[in-house]
Amino acid sequence: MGQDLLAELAVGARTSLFIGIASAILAVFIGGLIGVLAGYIGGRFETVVLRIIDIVLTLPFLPLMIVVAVYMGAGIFTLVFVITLVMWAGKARQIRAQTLSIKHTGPVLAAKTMGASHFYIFYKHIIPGVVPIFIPQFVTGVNAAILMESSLSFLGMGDPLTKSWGSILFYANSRSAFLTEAWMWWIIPPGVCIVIVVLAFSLMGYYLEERFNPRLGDYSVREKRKKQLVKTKEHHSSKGVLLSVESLTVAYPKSGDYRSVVDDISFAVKNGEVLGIVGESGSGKSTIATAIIQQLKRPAKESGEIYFEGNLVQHFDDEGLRQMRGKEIGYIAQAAMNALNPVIRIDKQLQEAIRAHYQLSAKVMDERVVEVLQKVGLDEKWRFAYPHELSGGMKQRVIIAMALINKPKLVIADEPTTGLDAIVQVEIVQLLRKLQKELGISMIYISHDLPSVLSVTDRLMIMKEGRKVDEGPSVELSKLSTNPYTRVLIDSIPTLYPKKETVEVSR
Ligand SMILES: Nc1ncnc2c1ncn2[C@@H]1O[C@H](COP(=O)(O)OP(=O)(O)OP(=O)(O)O)[C@@H](O)[C@H]1O
Repeated sequence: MGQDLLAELAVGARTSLFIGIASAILAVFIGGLIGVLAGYIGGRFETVVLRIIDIVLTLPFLPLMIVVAVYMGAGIFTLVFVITLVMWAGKARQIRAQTLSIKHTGPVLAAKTMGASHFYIFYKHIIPGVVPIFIPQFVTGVNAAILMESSLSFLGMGDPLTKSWGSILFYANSRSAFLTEAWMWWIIPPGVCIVIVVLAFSLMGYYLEERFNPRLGDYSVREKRKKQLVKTKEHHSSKGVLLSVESLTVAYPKSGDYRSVVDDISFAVKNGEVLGIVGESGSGKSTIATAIIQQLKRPAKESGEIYFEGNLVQHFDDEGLRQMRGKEIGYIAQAAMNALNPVIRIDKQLQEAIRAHYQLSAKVMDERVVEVLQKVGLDEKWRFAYPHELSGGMKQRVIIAMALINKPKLVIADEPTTGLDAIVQVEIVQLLRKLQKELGISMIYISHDLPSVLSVTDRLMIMKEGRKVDEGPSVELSKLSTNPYTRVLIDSIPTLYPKKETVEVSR
């Protein structure tokens, strides 16, 4: 008795696609709901959910199916049930990760700071951010479910009364089609159908994943960003602004809540300008510096916008940030001289800073090391020394050389004279000013010591308890400011620091 294999193939398509689509919808819905709730609520609930996900992901698929099929009876709905049971956990994990990344973005932080309800945050921020990745999750889910269905049906665990591509293969196998000429008509067509559909869903899934999953580089968002960057660039470049910080707020957890350590700070640094940031210890100066280079420590929450050369740094990917740090922006961290590696020669450490961004020959790198050491007032012979052979002032000069070696456009110097004696402090301050002028770079000079800052900077921003309390051109501010806090700082100026531009750099 003959069999209409083409009709079986067509009916089989309906069953395979139904199982694939139904299982994917259920898995994405259940996984999505659990993932979003775990990511948003966090705490113990998230820990418990993550442990359950781990357990589910380690469940052996085939033995599970056999047990469930024996218990429920083989059939389409058993297949949908088992495939959903296996798939939801992976979806939940990915959607939780996406929820977490949205939960810590500026807009959500700002909404929380404004006292927005959980419903509002969910509805306005979390759901619109998460839903786009449901689409690729669904497509890749259909793909996986069709493969699972085919495998299970081929092993005889599908519905005996319904034809699917997998069950066609099962019957072909049980009637020895692999050993006769029947394989051409009985095995190849359903096999090719499975391959084509799985391949098509895979390709569609990859495309949609790239398009909608921000972690892989969102197409549309990237386009929007490009437009936004161009617009911002035009906006700032016309004013010669290199760095622009707008409404920056940084908060850290404290007593079960988040407390702002930098509160709604805005400022700009123009090309070739030196901005001083002054404030007592703990006023948030270093936090601003680390926010600019996007190296705030977890669990800091940041909101506001930071533009470097008109580009929003919060939108830079890892490579963009890496390029910015050390190449576009040189950073002299607090007490950085103590971070020099004691067992590596100075030249090697400087070359490492070059190698992070450029591929140059050993000879060219050595030339650059010599050049930069001369710039910072160190004889070239010191490049063969180890850090312990240098004095504090010399080590700090090496640190400045390291910040300058890739010719950055902006240098952030965070308390660059910490730990040095008073005379060396003056030398370092004057050296920084001289180099800044010579190289035409911009600089942010951070200090709690107003006198040292006055001699270096064009403009000053005074901070207190995370807020900006005063700002203006250094000379005017020092003479004319009526702000009581600024006046206290001005009145404490000793005479050690000479007036601007009157001291030669001693070497
Ligand atoms: N990782 C962190 N976790 C929690 N709080 C932090 C963290 N880093 C900084 N803070 C807090 O943020 C506030 C600002 O710190 P920041 O280092 O920016 O101040 P600063 O003005 O640079 O002080 P200093 O001159 O002493 O370095 C401080 O109250 C500090 O305790």
